[in-house]
Amino acid sequence: MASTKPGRQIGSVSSLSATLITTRSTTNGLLIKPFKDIPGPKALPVIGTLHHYFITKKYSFEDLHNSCLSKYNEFGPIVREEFAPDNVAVWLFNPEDIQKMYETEGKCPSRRSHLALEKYRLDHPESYNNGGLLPTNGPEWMRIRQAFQPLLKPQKVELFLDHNQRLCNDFIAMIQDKDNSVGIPDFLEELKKYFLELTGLFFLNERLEAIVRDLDPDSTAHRLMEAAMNTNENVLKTDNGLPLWRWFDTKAYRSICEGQAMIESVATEAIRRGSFQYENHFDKKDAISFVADMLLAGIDTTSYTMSFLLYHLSQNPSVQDQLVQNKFDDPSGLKKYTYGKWVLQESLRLNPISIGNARILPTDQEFSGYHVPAGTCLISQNLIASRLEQNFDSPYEFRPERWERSNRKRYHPYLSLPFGFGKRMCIGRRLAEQGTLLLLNSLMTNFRFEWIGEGELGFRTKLINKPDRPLSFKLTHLKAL
Ligand code: HEM
Repeated sequence: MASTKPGRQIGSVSSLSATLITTRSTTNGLLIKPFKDIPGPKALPVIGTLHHYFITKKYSFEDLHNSCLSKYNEFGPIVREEFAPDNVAVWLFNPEDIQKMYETEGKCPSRRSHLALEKYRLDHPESYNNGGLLPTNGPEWMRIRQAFQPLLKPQKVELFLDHNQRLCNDFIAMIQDKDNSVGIPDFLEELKKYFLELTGLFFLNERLEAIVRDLDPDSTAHRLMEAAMNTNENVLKTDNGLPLWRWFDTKAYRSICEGQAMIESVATEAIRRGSFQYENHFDKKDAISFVADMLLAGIDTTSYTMSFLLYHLSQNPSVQDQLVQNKFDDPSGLKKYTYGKWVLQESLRLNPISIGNARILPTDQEFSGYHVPAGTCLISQNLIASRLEQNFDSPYEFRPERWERSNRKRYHPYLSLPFGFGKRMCIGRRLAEQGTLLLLNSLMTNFRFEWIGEGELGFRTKLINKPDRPLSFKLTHLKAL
């Protein structure tokens, strides 16, 4: 089971916390305050705080990070929000509380997300055993996670290095083929092709023919990209708010069903052809949900990450120079690509694809002096915390060097956790890192990136944080400089 330690050894505090709660006092001798006293936006009967999102528009699910920042400014480092009477969340901004969230997550860490996706899959028992990795909790999550984990272990991903480099070469050839004299109107569309091809080749051992100049909108590759994006973008809409989709065929639920039906058909067909080798690992239904999960989670996460990274580079030409100096010719050079790794880490600090991570608290605990009962949904606020002056010096400056071994000690190890942490951290992390870093090296070996888009690149929360405008770059070939 993968579990990367974020910088330093963590000791368990759960027994200590339990004692503290029974004696009702914190380590500094203060009384533990009751759950209901945690500050937060006013909730109304039945609709909770939803009026702030849909009527007063004080908050927005799409502009989630700014909404979270204004809650932090108004209420402080711990905020309680009652979305609906049975849906109470606690937002954690303090790194110590975030650390405690992970330390007390239990044997089978649980999240509350992808609920409509779970419904779709449970409504189709002929194809699925469960809702898949993303929404499933408890022992069934543990069973599938343990079955799938070996397929993504670091040694397995490393064996894919040469194949991955060939995809990078194809991608560079496709970009060179384009008329770059006026720039590329939306580089995100190109990046998605590469990451879809990578996901397809890694898991299905076959090319999806996505890395082509003008991708046919009716091609399987194009339809897969659309299906993944439509599913991802409707997950947040169905997870938050009143769950009308449980009874009615709402527009958002229909999009998820259509997207899933498309992805499922590709997964089922690939399994029928024998492209996905699962033999002793699990049964055919587990295989369908695993392939579907990988196609769903592997494209937008990585291409949005690469989008923000390239944007930061376009704003920091000296970092591009440094990457050229650190370039490698053989993919095995990735191991020593330290500067490239800092660049990725710094980009993910400023622009992680999620505002934070969620856990359902398995036992009563104390956070920031408040009692929080078991069953509460905790949401760590890593994005906001990583942009606060008190946590990172000059937080809005893009400085890869802060991740140099001696510098990183200054930062709390639970502040920037873009892949999550613990038993439930991102299963695709190694593949994502390899795919982005190899592509970064190939792009920097060939091109100089210049931003020609309008204004500054921001993002909207569509479950994951998506660039808020077309990714317009001018690419100049290094040979032409
Ligand atoms: C840069 C790219 C990526 C980032 C930043 C990212 C980030 C994350 C995060 C934050 C989580 C939640 C972790 C937690 O709760 O502790 C997660 C879960 C997950 N990710 Fe990724 N991810 C990326 C790429 C990928 C890729 C390429 C795949 C698959 C091909 C993938 C598959 C998954 C799956 C299936 C889960 C759910 C795991 C579980 O619940 O057991 N991700 N990812």
